Parts: sequence; C-alpha cells; structure tokens
Amino acid sequence: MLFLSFGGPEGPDEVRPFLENVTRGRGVPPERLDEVAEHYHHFGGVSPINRLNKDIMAALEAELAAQDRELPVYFGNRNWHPMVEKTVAKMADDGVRRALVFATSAWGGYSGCKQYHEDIARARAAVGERAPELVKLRQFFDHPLFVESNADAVRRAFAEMDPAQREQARLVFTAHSIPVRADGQEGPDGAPQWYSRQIAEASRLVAEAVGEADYDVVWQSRSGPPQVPWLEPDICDHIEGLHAKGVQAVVVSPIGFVSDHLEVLWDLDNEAKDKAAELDMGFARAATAGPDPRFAKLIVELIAEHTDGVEPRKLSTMPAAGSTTNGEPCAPGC
Ligand SMILES: CC1=C(CCC(=O)O)c2cc3nc(cc4[nH]c(cc5[nH]c(cc1n2)c(C)c5CCC(=O)O)c(CCC(=O)O)c4C)C(CCC(=O)O)=C3C
Ligand SMILES: [Fe+2]
Repeated sequence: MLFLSFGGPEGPDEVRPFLENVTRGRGVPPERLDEVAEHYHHFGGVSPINRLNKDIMAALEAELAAQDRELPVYFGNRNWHPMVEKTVAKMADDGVRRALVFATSAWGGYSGCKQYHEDIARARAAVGERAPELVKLRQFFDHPLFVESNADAVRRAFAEMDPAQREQARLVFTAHSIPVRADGQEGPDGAPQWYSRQIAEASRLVAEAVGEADYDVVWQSRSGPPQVPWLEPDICDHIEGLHAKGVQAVVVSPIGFVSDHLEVLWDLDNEAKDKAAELDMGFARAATAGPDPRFAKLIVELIAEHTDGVEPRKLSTMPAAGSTTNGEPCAPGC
C-alpha cells in the first residue's frame, strides 16, 4: 500500500523550496507565496501535515494487523520528502509488483484527485520498467464512516459552545476554494462542478446526521492572482455577513480537509476565529476526520473493495470515482 499525500516543510529553510514545488508552473503571484510562507513561519516553518499523516498511518497499520491483513505501508508525497518518486523506487527495490494507493483527499477535482493520478504516473515513469502497478483507491466524500466522524465532530463542537449561544449557532461547512473555471469541469457523471457538488453533498449528509436543517457551505484559502475568480464566499466574509444578519455564533466544520493541516490552523483557528471574536460572536471549530479511529477503518474498507470485493458503501447517489490503474484518467476528459 502506498500512502500518498501532499507533503509539508519540516523547518524554516524548507518553506520556500516546498512552496516552489507546490506552485511550479501555476502562476501563483510572489506576493501570495510571501503571505503563505509567513503562515508556515508562524509555526516555526513546520507543517503539521507530516506528523498527522504518520499518526494516520500508525492507526492504519494497527487496523490492518487487527484484521489479520498483511500489507506493508509506504509513505510518499507530491511536494516534499519523502517524495513519491523515491518511495516508488524503494517499493520496486523491495520487490513490490502491485500496490493500492490511498491519497489523502476525499474529493474529486484537480488538486484532490487528478493531480494524485499525475503523481502516480510521474513516479512510475521515474522508476521505469520495474515500477509496480499502482491502483488508486476511490474518492470517499460520501462514505458513511467519513460522514459519521464529521457529524460526531460537529456535535462535539456544538457541545463546546456556551449554552446561551448553542441554540442559535449557525453551522458553516468550509472547504478549500478552487478557481471557478476549474470547478466548471465535468465529473464522471457528465455534469459540471464535480468538486463543489461533492462538498455540497457531504455537507448535506453531515447536516442531516446532526439534525441541522439550516447551514451554509463556504470556501477558504484562495490563492492565485486576485483577478481570477475562485469559489466564494470566503469564510471570513461569510462570518461578517452572518453577523450583519444578527447571527451570534458559528460552528465551523472543515469538511474539505482530512486533517488539521496548515490551512485549518491558520485560516480557521487564527483568521476565522479572530474575525468572530472581533464581532463578538461565539466560535467553535469542529475536528477533522483524520484522527478519528474510524478513519483507519475507512481506509481498510476502501482496500477491501479491491481485495475482497466488498461492496462500496456510499450515502449519496453520485457515482464512485477516482480509482484507476497507473494514473489513467477516470473518464475520458476527466
Ligand atoms: C482543493 C485543494 C485542496 C484540498 C484537497 C484535499 O487535500 O482534500 C488542497 C489541499 C492542500 N493544500 C495545501 C497547501 C497549499 N496549497 C496551495 C495552493 C493551492 N491549493 C489548491 C487547492 C487545494 N489544495 C489550489 C487550486 C492551489 C493554487 C495553486 C495550485 O493550483 O496548486 C499552496 C500554495 C500557496 C497558496 O497559494 O496557498 C499551498 C502551500 C496543503 C498542505 C497544508 C500543510 O502544509 O499543512 C493541503 C493538504
Ligand atoms: Fe492547496
């Protein structure tokens, strides 16, 4: 099994080279990179993502052992060490001929799915003929274990809230913004907005599970040049808008993220929280699904769909997608 993720710097000297890897050829303006570098420096130049991924892998290994499944887990990243090319070379050295790939995103779209397929293809090309066959596991945004752990996290966040504010607190889901044009691309069902529709659907399922009829879905962490439209509203603007309408408290669910990496710590626990405080609003941020023990069970279930013919469990009617061999596109044009 190859555990494939984004990667992140482990010290101040690694921040710039990491950011250059992330944005290579993407037209992200240098001012934006300076701003994001500051976010990393605020945490000593260390992204929490590597530690979080190691925790998930440890839980995954324990779950595999508990289920008597013998499956070695390798770790590789798109943007920082251990780089996926090196990891796949090591797998070939170890005699691995075929592996499943878990990518740490629940979603379709370029950053969450297609780019991981490109990583798989690039790593295989770098290794050459000896490269193992690599089969990526599917998108899991509507898997009951993902939905239930996010729902429990939302319940805990409501419970944390001052009882006086709890009743009127507004539930707000947030995910990583992407360019409006990128979101316009068709999904495997032939309809556009595959990524934002999945976010909407996962949010609906979580809201339904916790019994909140009214909620919002908003975006965060936009990048790119300011003149290019990205999905809106931004979480901080939205908190202002809610305040103007008389809402006194928000519960924020970072549904778009698998763990508390830098965008969650900075854009939510700093910026959004400060915005709420400035407006004298109550604020509670729900946990992400990654550290929940159900997350390792979810990964093993996705594995079992391939090894044991386990029927994919899905709470939405949107088609399963994102699983192909050697980085092939899921559907023509995907
Ligand atoms: C949809 C999406 C996810 C969610 C998918 C999923 O994971 O479920 C995601 C995850 C992540 N994004 C991350 C970090 C960054 N993303 C950037 C830039 C960008 N992200 C984009 C989209 C997404 N990104 C896009 C369209 C860009 C513009 C440039 C480009 O087209 O690539 C930049 C460059 C600076 C900036 O512009 O912000 C950084 C540093 C980290 C690691 C955080 C850590 O270190 O803890 C993670 C997990
Ligand atoms: Fe990103």
